[in-house]
Amino acid sequence: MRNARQPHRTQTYNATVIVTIDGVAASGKSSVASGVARALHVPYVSSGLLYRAAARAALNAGLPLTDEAALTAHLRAHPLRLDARADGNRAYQGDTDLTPHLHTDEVDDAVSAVAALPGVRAWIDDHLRSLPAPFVAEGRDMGTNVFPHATAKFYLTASPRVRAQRRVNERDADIDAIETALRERDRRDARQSQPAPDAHLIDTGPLTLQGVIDLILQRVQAAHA
Ligand SMILES: Nc1ncnc2c1ncn2[C@@H]1O[C@H](COP(=O)(O)OP(=O)(O)OP(=O)(O)O)[C@@H](O)[C@H]1O
Ligand SMILES: Nc1ccn([C@@H]2O[C@H](COP(=O)(O)O)[C@@H](O)[C@H]2O)c(=O)n1
Repeated sequence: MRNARQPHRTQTYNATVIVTIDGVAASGKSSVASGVARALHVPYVSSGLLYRAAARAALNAGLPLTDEAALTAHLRAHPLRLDARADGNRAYQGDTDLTPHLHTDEVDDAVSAVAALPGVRAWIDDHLRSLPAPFVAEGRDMGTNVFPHATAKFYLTASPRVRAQRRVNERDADIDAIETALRERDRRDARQSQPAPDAHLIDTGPLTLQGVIDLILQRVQAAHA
């Protein structure tokens, strides 16, 4: 058992520790998960990057985004691979690094349709569960479906307007268009985006990025006290 006076940064986490951070689009999952993972000296796993890679692969192959049989066959024949590190994730298909092409409006528009396919979700879930713990996993259903026995679970929220304000600096689009797109993605993702009953809900609107990270680290430490 950890000495309660030992700060988290020297804490060594056993191989079973998984922290999940779920939330809606642009709620801060990737930035928060990366900061928490760095502080805990463990990798962070971006499930969203795998779904984006699946959508990119479908677009590249010219496959219909709703053709589950074709998409799952394509993933089996040309598997994706997530390289999960504390400083960031990269998604590969074979030797091709898809990462630079995954945060685009085209992928944003395509990914929810691909993510709605049970066969694609099952393929990605299997890949995620094959990754060696400990890690911080972020997405929509990490704490509900993929890692229901996670050590600590968090669910991030913020208003669509706040999330659009945060995203406007990253995309060449006006804030109203970004907010509309976020609301639409929230609607399309609703099925897999419900918080786990045992997740800590965090409204990130009033908090800085570091404030959210610190709050999560305090709660992870408490779970190990
Ligand atoms: N609490 C916060 N306060 C201010 N800015 C934040 C906060 N959390 C995240 N951000 C910023 O908001 C932007 C979106 O964050 P991030 O990309 O981590 O969200 P996300 O939930 O992973 O998005 P997506 O679901 O689209 O992948 C980033 O520029 C990030 O630095
Ligand atoms: N666990 C997850 C993660 C993501 N998705 C789908 O992927 C899209 C992109 O995710 P980001 O975290 O990069 O925004 C997201 O909009 C979902 O459609 C998912 O279904 N489950």
